[in-house]
Amino acid sequence: MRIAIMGSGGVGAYVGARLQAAGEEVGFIARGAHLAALRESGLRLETPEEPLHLPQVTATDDPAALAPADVVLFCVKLWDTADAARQLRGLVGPETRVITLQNGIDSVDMVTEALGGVGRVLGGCIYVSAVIDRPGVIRSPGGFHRIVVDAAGGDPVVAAFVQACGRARALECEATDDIAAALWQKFIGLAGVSSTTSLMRAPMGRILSHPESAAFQRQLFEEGIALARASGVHIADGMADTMMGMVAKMPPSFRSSMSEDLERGKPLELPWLAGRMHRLGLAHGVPTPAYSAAYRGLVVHERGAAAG
Ligand SMILES: NC(=O)C1=CN([C@@H]2O[C@H](COP(=O)(O)OP(=O)(O)OC[C@H]3O[C@@H](n4cnc5c(N)ncnc54)[C@H](OP(=O)(O)O)[C@@H]3O)[C@@H](O)[C@H]2O)C=CC1
Ligand SMILES: CC(C)(CO)C(=O)C(=O)O
Repeated sequence: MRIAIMGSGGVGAYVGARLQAAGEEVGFIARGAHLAALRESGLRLETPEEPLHLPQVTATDDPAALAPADVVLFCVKLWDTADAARQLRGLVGPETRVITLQNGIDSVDMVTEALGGVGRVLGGCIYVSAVIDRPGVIRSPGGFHRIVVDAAGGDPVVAAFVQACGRARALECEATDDIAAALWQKFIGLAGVSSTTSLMRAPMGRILSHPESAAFQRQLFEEGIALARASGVHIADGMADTMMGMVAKMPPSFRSSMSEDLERGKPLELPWLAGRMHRLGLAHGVPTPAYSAAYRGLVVHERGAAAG
C-alpha cells in the first residue's frame, strides 16, 4: 500500500516506521529540524520492544509529492488540524482514505470540513505512548500499540490497511462497526488521564497512591461516561471500574502526551479534551465539577509557554 503520514511525530512516525519495516511504501510529511534529520539520518525508534532504525525514509514538507496515496494517516496535534488538512488537498483524491488517529471526538468533522469534502475521512484512534525525543528519533516505553479504525461498511482499503498493520511488528489494528463508541471510550480514558497527569504534574503511580487524587481520577471517568450516555453513545456498565483497573495496570511512571506537552511548554490539546467535557456538560445540563476544575486549572497553559 502507499501510505502517507501527515504529522510524523510520536504517533505518526511510530506507526509509519512499523509499516515501512513491514514492507509498505510510506511517505512521511514533516517539517523543521525533524524533517531535516529524517532526510539526513533516517528514522529511529528507541523502545524496549523491537527498536528500529530505518536509515532511509521518504520525507517531505510537500504532501503533493507523495501522490497518489491509498491511505493518509492524520497524526498532527489537534491545534494544527485545519492547516494540515488544507495542505493535503494536493495529495488526497476521491479514492484516498484519510484515517485520523488524533485524540478526542472531533477529528473527522474538522478534517472533512478542511478538505472540502474530498477523499473519505474515517475515524480511528491509537493506544500507544510515543514522543519525539529529538529530531529524527521517536521514544516509546512500549507496552501497548493498538489502532482501532472505522470498518466503514467493509471497505476493502481499510481491510488491506488492517492486514498491513498485522504484518508489522509491535503494531496491532482492528476495524470496528461502532467507531463512535471506540472514539468515546478512548476520549473518556484519555481526557481523564491527561487531566490528572497534567493538573497534578505527577505520573499515574503517584496519582493512584493517594485516595483523594485516585478519587478525582475516578470522578473524571464517571463524568465522561455520563456525558457519553447523554450524547447517545452506548457505554457498558462497570466502565468506571474497568478504567480504574486499566490505569492501575499502567507503569507507575506513566504520563499522558498532554502532560509531556505541558512540561515542554507546548500548547495543550485541552479544548478538545477536558475543555470539551466541560462544554458538553454545559450543553447537556450534566454536572461536571471535576472536568470544570481540571479545565479551569489548566486553561492558562492552553496556548503554551511562548504565548506568555
Ligand atoms: N504521543 C502519544 O503518545 C499519543 C498521541 N495521540 C494523539 O495523536 C495526535 C498526534 O500527537 P503526537 O504524535 O504526540 O504529536 P507530535 O507533536 O509528536 O507530532 C506531530 C508532528 O506533526 C508535525 N506537523 C504539524 N503540522 C504539520 C504540517 N502542516 N506539516 C508537516 N508537519 C506538521 C509537528 O511539527 P511541529 O513539532 O513543528 O509542530 C510534529 O512533528 C494528537 O491528537 C495526540 O493527542 C494519541 C495517542 C498517543
Ligand atoms: C494515554 C495514551 C498514551 C494512550 O494511547 C494517549 O493517548 C496519550 O497520552 O495521548
